[in-house]
Amino acid sequence: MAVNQSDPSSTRVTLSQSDTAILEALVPGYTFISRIFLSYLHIDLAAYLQYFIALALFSICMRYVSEYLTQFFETYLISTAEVRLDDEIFNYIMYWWSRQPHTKHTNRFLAGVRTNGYWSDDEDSDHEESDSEDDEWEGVNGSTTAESFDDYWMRVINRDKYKKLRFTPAQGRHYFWYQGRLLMLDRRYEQTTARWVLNNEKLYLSCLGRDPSILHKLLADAQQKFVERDGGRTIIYRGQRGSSGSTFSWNRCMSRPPRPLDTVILDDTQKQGFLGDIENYLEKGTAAWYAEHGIPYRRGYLLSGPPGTGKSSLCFAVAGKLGLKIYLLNLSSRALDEDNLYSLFSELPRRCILLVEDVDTSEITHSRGPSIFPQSANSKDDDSPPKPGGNSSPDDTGKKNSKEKAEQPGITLSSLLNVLDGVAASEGRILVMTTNHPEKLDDALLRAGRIDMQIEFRLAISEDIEKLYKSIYSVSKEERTRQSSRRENGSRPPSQNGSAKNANGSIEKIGNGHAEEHKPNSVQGRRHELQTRIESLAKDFASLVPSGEFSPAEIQGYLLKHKGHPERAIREVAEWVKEEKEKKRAKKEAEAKLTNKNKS
Ligand SMILES: Nc1ncnc2c1ncn2[C@@H]1O[C@H](COP(=O)(O)OP(=O)(O)OP(=O)(O)O)[C@@H](O)[C@H]1O
Repeated sequence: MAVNQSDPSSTRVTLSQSDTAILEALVPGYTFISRIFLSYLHIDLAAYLQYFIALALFSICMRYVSEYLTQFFETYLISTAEVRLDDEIFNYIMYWWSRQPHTKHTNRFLAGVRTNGYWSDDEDSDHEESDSEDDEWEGVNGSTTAESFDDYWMRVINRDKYKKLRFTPAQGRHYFWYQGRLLMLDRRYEQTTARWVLNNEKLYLSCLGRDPSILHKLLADAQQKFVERDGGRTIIYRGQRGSSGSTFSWNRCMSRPPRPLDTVILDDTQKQGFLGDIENYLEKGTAAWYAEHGIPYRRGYLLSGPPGTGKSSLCFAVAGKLGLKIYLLNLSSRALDEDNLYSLFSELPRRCILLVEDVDTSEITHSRGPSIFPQSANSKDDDSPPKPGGNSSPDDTGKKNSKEKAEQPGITLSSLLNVLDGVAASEGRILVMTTNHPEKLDDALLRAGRIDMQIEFRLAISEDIEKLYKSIYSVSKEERTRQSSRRENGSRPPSQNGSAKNANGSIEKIGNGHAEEHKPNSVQGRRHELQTRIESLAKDFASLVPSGEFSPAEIQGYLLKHKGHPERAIREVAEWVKEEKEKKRAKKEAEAKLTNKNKS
């Protein structure tokens, strides 16, 4: 670089070729820009070069200093909690946030109407809504309100047109006060290249100071509010691919009101045996007892039987009674591999029901032919040493055979057996598997220690049919309570078009006990009369349906078609039985034909 001394008014700087080349490399287009400045504005950029360089160096230094200071500040003067989307705590915070008064004044928010939002608030409002619907209108029997079906339906449809608007904090930083402290919530979307990852979000909760106790308090508060909202409902989780895309995690998918155990119609010994066994397993001191005796603290059940006989219902009812969460696992998922299976099992809470429905639909659980050992009730423990002479246990056979399938995507029987009761298997969980075809299952999967109790469900026998009839037409305790509180409040008019006795004394229309007259002094007597009548009708009904031919689900389906009409259900049942038998016979014939065709 050289200064042109001949022109004192403008200190002309002449750059050497190499200087210009360096500048061009550092600031692409420099030569072109400097020429434009010189020609049109008569400004020689080279004269100001030293100032530009100083400014650039200063800004670089400032950037480093500010980064360093920010890092220092964040490390030593700020406490931060990081929350990932696939963790349930994310839902807690979103739920908590949506309930805070200050969020109403937030000027940056994410608005949405998703009905199955990841933060699950929808469930909450949904059951609030359905409860209020029930209170206002008592169903097709129309016995407790004068509102017609058309009016009711119009109201519901109009309301459903307006999906509830949901507001969550927008991406970026949000400052708010909590218990007198200024906190910050930072919502960030992380970039990812994986196509299947839709929302890779994280939340950062921060407070000033190195003491994070205020964050702990907030998180505990959010959790409490979220859990309180669930009340006595049964929560169901599903093992699904997480937000990061590759790994599986448990995602809360729904919550349902608990199903009363007595609504599941099953042999009492079996029902109580199942419940009693689980209660015994969960009892205080049982875990310690297992540990003292060197037995892994796990329990497994197999519920088997034809479709629609109540296997899932029993599991759901027991979960509701004991307040256990249900974790649903689909073994047939092709995306589920061994690592994911391990991580799902390791994430199971200590007390929960792991439900694997229709376990026979996954090929890996199928029997691999006869074992080389006779099957004994008390098969060997996992810890038992290998047999001399290369003998292998049925488990080993299962494991070896499954290795042959190792090249297939998904999991193998071997990995399933290992997570169920291998060395690294989780403790405390209750495994419930359901199947329509227990005979298809591999012996290794069913051996004692993996499956401790097997319950066989049956098609409905006369006794069950009678109970099913009564359960549809009798007045439940809850309903009686609701009706009497309504009467006490005097909020509902007496039935206009509901049930009544006809001239010959039979009950024309009964649905969920709406056949009562709403006169306080006759309520008890009428209720008793109705109950006696239903019991006698139930016997008649049971005598008309062949025992052991229909599943409870089929009978329930038929009775629901005649909801509110117990006598009509009896009148038309013979016809229904005939039709159903015919359908079953035709189906069997078609299946037999297909089998013969395949054989030939
Ligand atoms: N034993 C039963 N007692 C009361 N209700 C029953 C019974 N069996 C079936 N149902 C009713 O039938 C429907 C289906 O029942 P559920 O799903 O429990 O049957 P499942 O045996 O698990 O069937 P699948 O083998 O097809 O999964 C439910 O609505 C349930 O209320």
